Parts: sequence; structure tokens; C-alpha cells
Amino acid sequence: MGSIEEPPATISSTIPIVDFSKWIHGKNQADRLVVARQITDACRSVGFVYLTNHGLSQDRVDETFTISKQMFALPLEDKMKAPHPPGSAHHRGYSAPGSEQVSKSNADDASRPAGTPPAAAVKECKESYEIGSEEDAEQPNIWLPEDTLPGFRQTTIAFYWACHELATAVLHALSLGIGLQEEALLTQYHTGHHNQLRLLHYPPVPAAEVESGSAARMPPHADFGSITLLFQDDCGGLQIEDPRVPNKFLPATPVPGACVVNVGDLLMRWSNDYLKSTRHRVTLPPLADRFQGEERITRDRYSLVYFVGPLLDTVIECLPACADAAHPAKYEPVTRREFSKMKFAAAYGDGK
Ligand SMILES: O=C(O)CCC(=O)C(=O)O
Ligand SMILES: [Fe+2]
Repeated sequence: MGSIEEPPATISSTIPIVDFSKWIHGKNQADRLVVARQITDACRSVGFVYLTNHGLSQDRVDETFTISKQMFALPLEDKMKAPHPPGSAHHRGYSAPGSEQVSKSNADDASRPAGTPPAAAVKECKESYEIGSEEDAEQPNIWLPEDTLPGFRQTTIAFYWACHELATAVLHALSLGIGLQEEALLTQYHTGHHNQLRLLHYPPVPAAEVESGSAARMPPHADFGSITLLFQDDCGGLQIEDPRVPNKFLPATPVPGACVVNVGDLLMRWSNDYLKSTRHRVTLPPLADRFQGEERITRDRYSLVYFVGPLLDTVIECLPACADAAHPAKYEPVTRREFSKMKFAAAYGDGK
């Protein structure tokens, strides 16, 4: 690790773009270290980074978007053949619009502009489908019957493992960038079996409903896990909180071919707050041509989100390079299982 000090004030608030091909094809450790440092600096100062030339094939991303759109276009009764169970203990299958209310959970009422409805009254305009590892016995997948959408299972599982490969490379780079002696310290706990692929669809909504605060695409929140990989279409609307100005949100404009990577709460804690988990939200698209008609109905938006987390019994305890005499460890060791339980209890109130 360079230094545990605060990142210099000159570091930009906007999301850095890092060419990951130099990591994948780097001829030597020095080349790789340059990329590792770029990613780590971005994760320290902003908490978000765009990776271009990340090695996950565009064909695979495209085919996953295509099958995701086909799935969301099915009649509701078909999608309800794979219903997400009530509560948050078993996070798999299809959730209809309004079922997961981030706004009722970790969104912060105090940060809402004056005059807007309380968070609990906000209608969440999104539907989702959650997929895990086929070997995760605690949270088995909930699939549509194969003949309802042939190929859905195969395509999404292939994408799941392609994302795992990219996530492993990113965690490896972060280990190097942080300065961990043991380069495999993070990757050894991230087997891929406790990750989650979330397919998201934000249906059209009248702009005024979002502007008045009565509807939201996705309210401000931080992710719970180690890192998140995000692929977004070209609609726009993703925003991240300005690292220097609380409650000010900056656009995370779609960059063609790029994967957005962000740090989650668990890795922030693991790194003794060296890496930053930044709040983000999805709101109206910034471009005028994304709206139609008098009511300014927004375009549909689709995204593919891959949440990465370690084995459930991993002890999350300050990483060796992230503390020194001047920066002692801030948090008690906790297992990932306990940490997730705490987060879900705070977010959904059911403690599962
Ligand atoms: O759809 C997006 O772009 C963001 C999704 C997100 O932040 C999440 O699912 O946690
Ligand atoms: Fe998120």
C-alpha cells in the first residue's frame, strides 16, 4: 500500500476509466502493478471505476441482455412461475415491481429534499430476477420452467461464471494495489459460490412521478458485498454520491463496452475504510431523447448487476496492509454470515 493517509484533495470526484487489458495481457509485474494502482486509487477516492477491455466478451454481455429483456417481456403470470420467496433469507427468483423497497430500508429519510414524500411512500419502479451458484445449497436457484424461456438458465449461468472470472481478476488487482504480501488473500475466499447475479428492468415511468419523489427507479443505497460489477444499457440515470459532497449525486454515464466496478460495505470494512463503498442510485436519464410524449415517459432501462462476496465463514478482519500505529483497526472481526445478517436486518427488518 502506498500510504494509509486520506487520498489527496486533487483526486477527481468523477469516475476514472481504467484500461484493464494491461492487467490481462501485462508482460510483467510492473505493468500489472500500474493497473492495480489505478484501480485501487479509484476505489479509494471514488469507490467506483469503469473498466474497459475487461476481457468479458461483448457477445456474452449482449446475449445476457437479450435473454434478460425476453424474460422481463413475458406475461406476469409466466414470470411468477419463479417467484422470489417472501423475506430476504432466500434471495432468488423473480420480484415484481414494488416488491423490493430499498426506499423503505437503507435509504436515508434525512437526505431527502424537503417537501418530498417519506421514503416508505415511494413507489419503486423496477423488477428483478436473482440468480446464484447452482451449488449454493442455502439459497437454491428458482428457475422458470425451461419451456417458458428456453436457454434462460444456461445463458445466465454462463454469464454468472464469466463475471466471476472478471471479479477474481479485479480482486487480485486490488490485493496488489493495496499492497497485500499475499496476493491471493482476497481471491482465496471468493470462490464464486456466494455471489449473486441480478437482472434488472426499470419500466417506463412518467418523469413527473420521479421528479415529485412519489416514484423512484432505485433510491440511494450502498452495496453490501466485496465488489459489484455492473453492466448498463445506454439509457442513463445511474448516479453516484460525490465523494466530497454528501447528498450531491454525479452521473455515472454509460461508457460503451465498459464494466462499472464498485466497492461494497464488506470490503470497505475489511480494508479498514481504505477502500470506499459509495452510495448510488438510479434516477431519470439525463438526455432529453430518452423521454416520450407529453408526460415525458422515460425509456425502459436494463442492467446486469453482479454482487461478489466471500465464503460465508470468512472472518472479515482488518487486512494486514490497512492498519498501522497511526491508523489502528477500527472494527471487530466478524464473519461474512454475521455481517450480511446485520445488513439485511437493518435494511429489511427481518434479520435473516
Ligand atoms: O441498475 C443499476 O444501474 C444499479 C443497480 C444497483 O445499484 C443495485 O442493484 O444495487
Ligand atoms: Fe447498488
